[in-house]
Parts: sequence; structure tokens; C-alpha cells
Amino acid sequence: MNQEWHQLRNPGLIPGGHDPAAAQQRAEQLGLDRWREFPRDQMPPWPDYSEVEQVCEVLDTVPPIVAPYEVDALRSQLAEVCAGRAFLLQGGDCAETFADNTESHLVANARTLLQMAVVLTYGASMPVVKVGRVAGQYTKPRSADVDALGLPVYRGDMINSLEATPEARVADPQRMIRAYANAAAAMNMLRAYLSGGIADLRAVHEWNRNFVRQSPAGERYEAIGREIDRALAFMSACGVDDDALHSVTVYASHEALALEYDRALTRVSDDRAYGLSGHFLWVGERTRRLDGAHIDYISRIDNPIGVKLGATTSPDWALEACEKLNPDNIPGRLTLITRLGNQRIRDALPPIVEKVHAAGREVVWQCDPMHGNTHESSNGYKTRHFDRVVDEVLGFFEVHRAIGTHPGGIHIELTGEDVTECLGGAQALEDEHLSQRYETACDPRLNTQQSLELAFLVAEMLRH
Ligand SMILES: O=C[C@H](O)[C@H](O)COP(=O)(O)O
Ligand SMILES: C=C(OP(=O)(O)O)C(=O)O
Ligand SMILES: [Mn+2]
Repeated sequence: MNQEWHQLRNPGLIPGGHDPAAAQQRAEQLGLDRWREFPRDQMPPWPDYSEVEQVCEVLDTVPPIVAPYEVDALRSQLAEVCAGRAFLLQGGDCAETFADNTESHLVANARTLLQMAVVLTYGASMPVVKVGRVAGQYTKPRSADVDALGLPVYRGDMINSLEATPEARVADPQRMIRAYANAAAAMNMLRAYLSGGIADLRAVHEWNRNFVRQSPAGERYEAIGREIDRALAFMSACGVDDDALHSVTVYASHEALALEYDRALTRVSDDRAYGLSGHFLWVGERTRRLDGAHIDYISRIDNPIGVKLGATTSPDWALEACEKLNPDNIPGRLTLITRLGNQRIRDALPPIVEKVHAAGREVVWQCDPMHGNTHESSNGYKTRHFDRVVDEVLGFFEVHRAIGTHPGGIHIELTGEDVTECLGGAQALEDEHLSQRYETACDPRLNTQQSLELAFLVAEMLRH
């Protein structure tokens, strides 16, 4: 039975139980452990590597967080984005934490993502592929090894604790097991809830109507809100199948940073490997050296993958990354996530896009308007201004429209809670408001209102 199931959906997956010797042999053929030989930035300061290895032996045999056929489905959907026929919305916490891995937090984030997706679907008149930074976003690359208090820096709940004591900041490999358990629980809950009513299009639209009613900037968004009302009424009059409007797929993504974790959750088939710690894995700005461990690892798995491109990226580098990460030029395989900053995007993005495009490289272009727009507030908070976030997305659309490429998607750090971490937006948050609810474990996230406002603004950009 088990064997038939695998063969039906994934011809080639090792059927039935687990054969460590066969798996190891295939892993060697696929080079899945070559990353261990390469330079590795942001290496967690594990005090005792043998404990890491013991933990990985456990993770080697656990059931994966996601299924191979879902990974394949996401790649196909991203191929549609690549072809200009769909839009990618990716978002969630900068850093998930074990403490916040609760039903209410997961639902709030998923709901916000779905609300944004409805608005964007309408604005783009195309399907929106929804990807959460969820069920595994537990590691953080950092700019410095020590924090403001002189303690070893917090590197995400998979590695150490945010608590400000020297003991809590020691990297603890057992945390990978807790991260796995939390990721599995999150994915389990999301799958159930997303097909159990929270994604119902009419309910999601009703929440958006409330947003429009309550937002100080609501008037500006009323027109789109009313148009969506009419579209829904039309669909319902046509008898559009209720089920189709009731359930939604949200894929899971995280930064592939703690490579031991992602490697241990990689499963091998005869001819390919799936990183099953999440559907979509990306390599961050601080770990993207082409001769490094992270790029090598993601180059060998079959998932859709991404790489962040910061302000120092040259067009040649971007092209080389495409050749290395997507040698067969498979549409949907590679997403280039630019995070250049609103002041740079209009100058820095065109040569990158032109070079990659002229070479005929298939990529999804995605804009992360968060990480290039971070500054310190007058009262010492790491923050971002909503206007700069919006302006970077605007610049992204301008550049792609001018070149004739598809502005494929956005990548946002957000939460479905009313935190006060980013400035501006219709609530006009200012420096003095930041202390009210500054709850992030790492970077400042757009709150619910700011996220929805961004979605309405991007919908306007998509329509023009
Ligand atoms: O999420 C991104 C990075 O981890 C983060 O921006 C680095 O932050 P730091 O500069 O506070 O270390
Ligand atoms: C670390 C991140 O981004 P970047 O690598 O672009 O700085 C992130 O997405 O949280
Ligand atoms: Mn971040």
C-alpha cells in the first residue's frame, strides 16, 4: 500500500520503509553532503559538533514536514509566475519563535496573507501563489556575533534563546528537534484550518471590508473593495462551485541557514533529492557566496529555491547564480529576491534584470522591500518606514515594466497582529509609538493594517 502510494505520486521515491545504506549511497551520488567541504558563513557556534550529529541521526528518519508532490506543485505554480501568468505573495515573521507558535498567531498571520492575496488576485487578475515564512523560519543570520549587551547574538530559536543571559545564548543542537516539532505542528494546523473554513473567500473578503471601513485610509480602498463585492456576487450568481472558494494552499518557506537541519530533512529518490523541511528554501544575503556551503546545498535539491540579492550584487554575479542554481533553466526553479532599498532599486535593478533577461534565463523576480530599508529610530528601535517599503515596490514595478519583464511577486515581513514595529501607514506610527508593542524577535514586521494597506497599493500598481 505504502509502496503504491509513493509510486503513484512520485515515481522513483524510495518505496516502503527506510534503507539507510541505500539512502546514503544515493545521497553521495547526488552530492548532498558536499556543502560540508565548502566555506560556510554564519555557522552556528555549536559547542560540541558530535551532539549536532546525534540530533541529525534522529532527524534523518522522522516524517518530513512537507510532501514531495507538494514541492513539485509549487514549482509548477512558480513556473506560471515565471511566464507572467501568476503572482507570488510570500510573507510572515522575520523570525518565528517557539513561544509564538500558537494557534492564534498562526491563524492571524495566515489570515493576513489570505486577505492580501484576495486583493492582489483582484488587482493582478491572475492567480496568486501564497507562501508563508512559516513552519521552519527559526534561524537568523546576524550582522555581528555579539549584541548590544555584549552577549552572543540571538540566532533564532533553532539555535539559541532570545533571553538575555550568557547561558541562554549558547547554541544548543537539541533546539533543532524542538524546531522540527514546532514546524510539524504548525504545518499540521495550517493544512487543517486552510481547508476547514478560514480561507473561505467570502469570509476573507468580509475581513477586508472591515479593514476598509476602519482604516483611516479606507476611502482610498473602497473602490477596489466594492469591485470585489460585485465580482463575488457575480460568481455566486453564476453558481461557481462553493468548494473552489473554500480551501486554499499556503506553502511553507524558510531561509536555508542551519544546513544540518535542512540536510537531515532531505529525502532522496533514485534520481533526485527533496528538501522536505519546507516547500521553498532560500539562501540569504549574508550566505550567498557562490563557492559556499549554502549555495552548494540548495543547488542539489529539487525544490523551488530562492536567493536574496542585496545592494552589492553585480549583474555578472546574478547571471552566474542562475547558471549554478538552475543549470537546466527550469521555469519556477529559481526566484531572485531583490532587496536593494528604495533609494537604490531604480538604478541597481535594471542592469541585473537586463543581463539575466538577455541571457534567456528563466527566473521569478520577487521584491523584498523590507531588508534594504531598515534604520534605527531616534529612540533606538530597529525599524522601517512604510513609505520606503511602498516606494521600493513601486520602483520594482517601474523597472520591470520598462524592461518588459514580469514583476513576479513580493516578499514581506509581516504579522497579523497590531504590533508597532514599522513606522507610517494609515495609523501614522511614529518613533514614540514603537515602544507600545514592539514584539519581534529580530526584524520589524508590518502589522495587519500596514500589510493590508500595502496589498491595496500593490493591487493599484498591478492594475496600471
Ligand atoms: O532578517 C534579517 C537578518 O537576520 C537581520 O536583518 C540581521 O539583523 P542584525 O543586523 O540585527 O543582525
Ligand atoms: C535575513 C533575511 O534577509 P536577507 O538575507 O535579505 O538579509 C530575511 O529574509 O529574514
Ligand atoms: Mn528579516
